[in-house]
Amino acid sequence: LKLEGVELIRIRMPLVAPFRTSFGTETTREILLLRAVTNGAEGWGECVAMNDPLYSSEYVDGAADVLRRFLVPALRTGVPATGVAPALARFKGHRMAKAALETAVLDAELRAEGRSFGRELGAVRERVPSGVSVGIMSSIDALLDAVAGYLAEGYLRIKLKIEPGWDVEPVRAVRERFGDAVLLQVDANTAYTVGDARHLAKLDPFDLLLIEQPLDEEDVRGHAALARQLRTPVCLDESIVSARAAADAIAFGACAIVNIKPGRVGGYLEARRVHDVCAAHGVPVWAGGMLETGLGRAANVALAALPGFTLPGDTSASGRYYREDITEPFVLVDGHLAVPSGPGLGVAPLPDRLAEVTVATEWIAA
Ligand SMILES: CSCC[C@@H](NC(=O)CCC(=O)O)C(=O)O
Ligand SMILES: [Mg+2]
Repeated sequence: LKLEGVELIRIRMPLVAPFRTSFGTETTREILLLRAVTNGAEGWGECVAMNDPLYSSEYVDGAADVLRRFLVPALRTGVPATGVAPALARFKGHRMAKAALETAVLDAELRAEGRSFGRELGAVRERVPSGVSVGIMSSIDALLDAVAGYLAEGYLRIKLKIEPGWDVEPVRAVRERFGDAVLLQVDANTAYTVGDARHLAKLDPFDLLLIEQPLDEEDVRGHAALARQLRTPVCLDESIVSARAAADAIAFGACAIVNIKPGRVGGYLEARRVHDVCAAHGVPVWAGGMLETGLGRAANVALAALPGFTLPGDTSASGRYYREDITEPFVLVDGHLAVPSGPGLGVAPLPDRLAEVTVATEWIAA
């Protein structure tokens, strides 16, 4: 396939409710979509970078700039999807921008060949169990109401955002209200230090599936030390930026479980390599989320259907975040989402809906 160019489409999607984490509160997602135009088909990619560099170093304006000046021009010679990462390797970092571009090229290639993302990645299931991520709330009562609502919708696993001052009590309250059978885990988004080990050990009695990224993303040694002091399994998110990082973290005993986010690791092909490394070490993985629209959601659901994804992921229904998605919405059925089976991502933006949320577009010739 010859890449003719990429259209950058910036959209603005208000969230159905503020989503608060240890690093800030999201009320509206500004998202960069990529539409790759090739001589065969067009393909879609979604950049998961947030507006501000708070989850990682990437942010929307930076992703647009690196795509415009470096990444799209680097594909001028025309490469297959498997050649995108090698062609971009000389540019350091910018994994979320690279992931969006690789995804758009891969989607175009698969649509042209009539093959689905799931089939390409090695999906073994036709539906995946859905978990839900619950933000930090203004009160324990508000939290319990939110969790009750999600359980009523059928979500099979609850993840609570935590931070110092909002951790043991919310977990205790959810356990006391909803019982021991509910699959429950927490995500600190790097908010603690290894000196908090004794405090975090107070979570051990609540039989959590895992504690996600308690420490700084670069503190592999600290996570290994913490893991030796907790009964709750340590899961890493921000730290795992590649298959190599996964192998290192596992070798150092820094994690027992891995959250896989294709944008964080540079694309779905690298995400499969992270899955393969974890599977080789018997480390369970699950699909993380970055509040994607139906485009990124479709790809994440396909990835979550790989054999090593043995824990429910943050693959929620579209309605968890958006009143109206830009694609046909993903809807929970018996706590699961169906893996799209059409060519490529299997979904595409609905033109009228996309136009409603588009705030800027820019054509970049390859
Ligand atoms: C704005 S917070 C995004 C990162 C966060 N993502 C979630 O909590 C899940 C979001 C989702 O359901 O897409 C994480 O660290 O895992
Ligand atoms: Mg996380």
